[in-house]
Amino acid sequence: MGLALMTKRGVACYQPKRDGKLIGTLFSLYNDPAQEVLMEVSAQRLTARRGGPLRGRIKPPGDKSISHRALILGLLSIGETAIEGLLEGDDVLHTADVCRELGADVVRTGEGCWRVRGCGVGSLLAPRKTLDFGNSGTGMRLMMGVVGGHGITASFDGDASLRKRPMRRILDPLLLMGAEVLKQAEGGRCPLELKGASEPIPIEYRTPVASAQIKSAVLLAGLNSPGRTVVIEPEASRDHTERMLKYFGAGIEVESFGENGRKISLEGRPELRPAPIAVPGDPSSAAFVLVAATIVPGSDVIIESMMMNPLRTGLLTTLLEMGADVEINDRREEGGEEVADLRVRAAELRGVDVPAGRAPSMIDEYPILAVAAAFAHGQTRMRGLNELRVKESDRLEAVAAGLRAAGIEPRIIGDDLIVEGHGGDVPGGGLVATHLDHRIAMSFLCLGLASRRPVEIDDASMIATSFPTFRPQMERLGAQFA
Ligand SMILES: O=C(O)C1=C[C@@H](OP(=O)(O)O)[C@@H](O)[C@H](O)C1
Ligand SMILES: C=C(OP(=O)(O)O)C(=O)O
Repeated sequence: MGLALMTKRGVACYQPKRDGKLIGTLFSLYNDPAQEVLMEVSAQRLTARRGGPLRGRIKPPGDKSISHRALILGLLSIGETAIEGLLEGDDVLHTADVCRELGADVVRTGEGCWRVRGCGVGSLLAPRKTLDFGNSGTGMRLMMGVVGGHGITASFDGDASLRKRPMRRILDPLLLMGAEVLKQAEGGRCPLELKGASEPIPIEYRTPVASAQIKSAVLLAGLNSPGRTVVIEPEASRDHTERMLKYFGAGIEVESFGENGRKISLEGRPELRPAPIAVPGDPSSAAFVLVAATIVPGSDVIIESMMMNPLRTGLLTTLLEMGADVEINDRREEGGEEVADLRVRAAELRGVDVPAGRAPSMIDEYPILAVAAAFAHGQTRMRGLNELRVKESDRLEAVAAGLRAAGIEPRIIGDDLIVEGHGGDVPGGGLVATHLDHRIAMSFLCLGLASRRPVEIDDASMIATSFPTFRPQMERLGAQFA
């Protein structure tokens, strides 16, 4: 999204860059040559306040994980992949740009409708510029896998949040496959430069944590390997890469491994055949509506076409245990995933103990679950949240600080977050620091819709990474933001 400003010296046309800075071109009134100017933009503060009940229907945006993968598999197929319902959030738009840089023809043909004409496994172009992923861990890590398995060299970078996130977890297996790291920031972080292996060595890799990003990076690198790549995960993480690879014709087998794990085996060098993709509604975005409708008294909302993949529905399971009033209607298949319409009515919640084993199926939903826990009667303990420390922010600390700002006293013991619920009566009233993290921003806006006093967040701009229509869609249900 651009911005044009009339200044004393001319018209400045700005494009967003990283961290609240805009880079722009000044078209001078005085015939000077156009010049690049940098401008600090004040963060977008936003306040949520309690109003009437939330009512109506809402269709969550396309799933972010599937949107990234649809573009990437489009790049790796020969022919045209048609995508409907693509999430047009900043994270995914960065992935689309990177696919273009690696040789794909990527065109938007209508709202959420995109066409990707790919180059095929083994035939990517070397990028001419740094691959910029903005705020997106998924985009960067999956593309590191793609580049790591192709004989091309690429530089990877992102915003201040992404520059703090660990990339060694991706580099480790890629090095085993023959890739080389030419440059890296301290601790294997970006900006980094990676030289991919032109003939990646097939490996068997055990992921050290349940992470779909690590698993996917290894599988995507393995696509161009002359043998069989195997990934073993201790606990099953979201399986969109495996499902989509199969759908595009790759030879891939998934077996259970141990109690909750999986073993995935992929035959290298398949010819991926493009196939049409309909992206289902993102349960991680629907999560905000689900909790807001539960905690705002009198609410009655229908969430349409939410993806019900069991590796993504941990929040729904937990809210039902807490006493949420959610009817699951019209379960059906759309685009290879099960979806359903959810009717959510306001309800009194009770605190629960959330087992660590559930974390992979709701990893991005803990900030909003913590908000639900603040409105519950009794204690909620969320166990095993170590991975929250390496998301867009340290989410464990950011959630605890946000709750404190809103008058709740959480505790962090080891990797567990403990919230003593205030029933329906949460004080609110603070200013919440969002640390370039969209999920922190949306979670505390939802808290402010039901707390006694309004809640202000310091920056709403990052919401555009995953749920660009959050504000207007929530306002249509009756949410009060200013
Ligand atoms: O593969 C994916 O699309 C994602 C995997 C998860 O990360 P991890 O793999 O680090 O758990 C999740 O937090 C992220 O939002 C999306
Ligand atoms: C962790 C998230 O995304 P990513 O890792 O892609 O930045 C998220 O969307 O909550």
